Amino acid sequence: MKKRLCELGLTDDIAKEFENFYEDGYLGRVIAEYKGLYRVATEEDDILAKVSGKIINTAIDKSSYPAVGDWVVIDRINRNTGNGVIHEVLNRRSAVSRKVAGKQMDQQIIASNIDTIFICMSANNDFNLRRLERYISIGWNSGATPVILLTKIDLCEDLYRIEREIEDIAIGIDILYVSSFTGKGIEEINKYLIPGKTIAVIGSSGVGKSTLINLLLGEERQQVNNIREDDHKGKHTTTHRELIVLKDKGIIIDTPGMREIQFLDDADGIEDSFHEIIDIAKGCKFSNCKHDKEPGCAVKAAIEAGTISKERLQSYNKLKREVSFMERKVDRKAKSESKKQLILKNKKLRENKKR
Ligand SMILES: Nc1nc2c(ncn2[C@@H]2O[C@H](COP(=O)(O)OP(=O)(O)OP(=O)(O)O)[C@@H](O)[C@H]2O)c(=O)[nH]1
Ligand SMILES: [Zn+2]
Repeated sequence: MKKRLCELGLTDDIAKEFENFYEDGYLGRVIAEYKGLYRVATEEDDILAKVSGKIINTAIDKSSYPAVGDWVVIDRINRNTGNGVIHEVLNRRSAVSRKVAGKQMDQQIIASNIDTIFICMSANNDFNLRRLERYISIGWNSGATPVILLTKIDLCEDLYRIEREIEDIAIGIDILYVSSFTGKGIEEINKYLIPGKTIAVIGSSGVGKSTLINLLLGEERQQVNNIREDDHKGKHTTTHRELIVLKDKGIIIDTPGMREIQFLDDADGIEDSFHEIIDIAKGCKFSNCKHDKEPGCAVKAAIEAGTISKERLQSYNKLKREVSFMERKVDRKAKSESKKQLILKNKKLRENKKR
């Protein structure tokens, strides 16, 4: 088998499937996704590519389009620009997907052909068993093997308690305890970094994913990750690679989608975590009560009566804001709408500054 493709994670199985498409082009792996454009690594080089008309015309939903990690059949159309067309997406051996809010519920593939999923959760105050459970189910559903990475253990005073809690819900899953600050547990992680094997990293914002990935990649990250390339206007832009091949250490997938996955997932989880507030809010005068200055607010009354704490309402509101922010982010229509508002807001800010 070809050397570079093997480094990219090619297996006999995929090579065999590709034999059916031999005449349609080269074999490659999607390493980054931009708006409607994909970066595909092939045996020879990396090619920017669009999808073929056939893929567009036969797409059932978003999941029919290529995603980072996919093996694809790609053909070069223009020798000079090097741009290509993706004709075929080979069967996914595993995939992390999420539901996307839109006109109808749509499936979007965040990353595919993953062997191991590192579920990162920090061992400090952010530790949340229920969220961890949800991540684990994402992990198992993907078809890859989940591994729990408990991060920031230098900040945890009662690791023993957390260990006991996790062991109850994480049956059959390896648990690693790490600190990127002290370097504890990093050696254990290296055991999972195997040439040709693909690892995806998921976890909430701030749990230390970037710090950890940077540590694993060492010097390589800057070199491997940032590539300069020409956009269509001939201007140089620096873009981000989402699938990174490490020397002798396998492949790491670190897509923005992986980072955002938790929010949409938490949308269902808010109700669980704040059920007492939701129960009380049923007594508010207005069904869309924000529990702020509205009259007849049962939640405010409960705070005054001392039934629930002010802090609890604050964290509830914060989480709700985050979720609606993420939902706006994925809903394309709403997205462009908020963008317009953002531009307006910035414009106003600038005008105010001038005064
Ligand atoms: N005490 C401690 N702090 C850490 C550790 N690892 C990361 N941090 C800190 O935690 C904060 C968040 O770390 P990041 O690596 O940016 O977290 P992230 O998960 O990549 O966050 P997003 O990019 O928002 O998804 C930073 O201030 C880090 O310095 C650790 O092992 N111990
Ligand atoms: Zn209210």
